[in-house]
Amino acid sequence: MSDRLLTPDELETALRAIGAERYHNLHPFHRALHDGRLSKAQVQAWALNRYYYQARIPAKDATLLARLPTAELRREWRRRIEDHDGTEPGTGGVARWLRLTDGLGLDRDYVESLDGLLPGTRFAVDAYVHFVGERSILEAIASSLTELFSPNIISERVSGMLRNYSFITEETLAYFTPRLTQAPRDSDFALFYVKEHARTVERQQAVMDALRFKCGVLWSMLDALDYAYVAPGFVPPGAFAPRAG
Ligand SMILES: O=C(O)c1cc(C(=O)O)c2c(n1)C(=O)C(=O)c1cc(C(=O)O)[nH]c1-2
Repeated sequence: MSDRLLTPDELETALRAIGAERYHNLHPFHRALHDGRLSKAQVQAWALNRYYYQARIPAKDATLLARLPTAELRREWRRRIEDHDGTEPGTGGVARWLRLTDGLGLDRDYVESLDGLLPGTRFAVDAYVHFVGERSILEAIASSLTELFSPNIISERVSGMLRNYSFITEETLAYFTPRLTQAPRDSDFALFYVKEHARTVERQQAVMDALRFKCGVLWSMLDALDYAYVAPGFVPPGAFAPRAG
């Protein structure tokens, strides 16, 4: 690891290298999801667990919003909450995610109850929300930078899933379409902020560690799914069991 001060552009290059090495597009569960190697029940397990991530993202952003020092920053950040929660009932990313779980045949009350969640999903997502509440604002903003890499994985996921699963339609995957414009807008801002504010070696290292941490959150969510629903296939007691869902 470099311990000299990087220029802002070198910092960006280093951050992109972290994504190239650690982003969850490289996880075997993701490859299997895109390549059509999962059963419908395994895709249901993915959507049900990922619901918790989607549902907690606005809480994560609200936690950060409350800590931001200027109206300008808060205006920028509050848009994220509107993107996820919508501006009226039935709109926004979380509601669109529920249309995906509906389309997969999962009961909405069951999904929203979180009863079927894997413990690993809960711990990973909660760790992200806590990180954003407890670390510096710079680290909290940097932890959102995985979104620099999400448009690629989203395009790959949507085309792969449409091609490979008869039970998936464009409508089921409608969650992802707005993300293709929202994620670059959000990550451009976060990247600009981080490049402006990480001007010491320590701050640059903290920013890189925050991105590594976040890659670990996403990775461990897929580890939990893989262990429970692919191999060895030990579903934790009480978690979504394909026939009970
Ligand atoms: O589909 C994906 O692979 C993916 C990845 C990420 C990410 O990299 O954190 C996000 C999302 N989707 C997403 O839909 C989303 O709303 C989102 C918010 C955030 C964040 O950290 O604030 N990441 C992501």
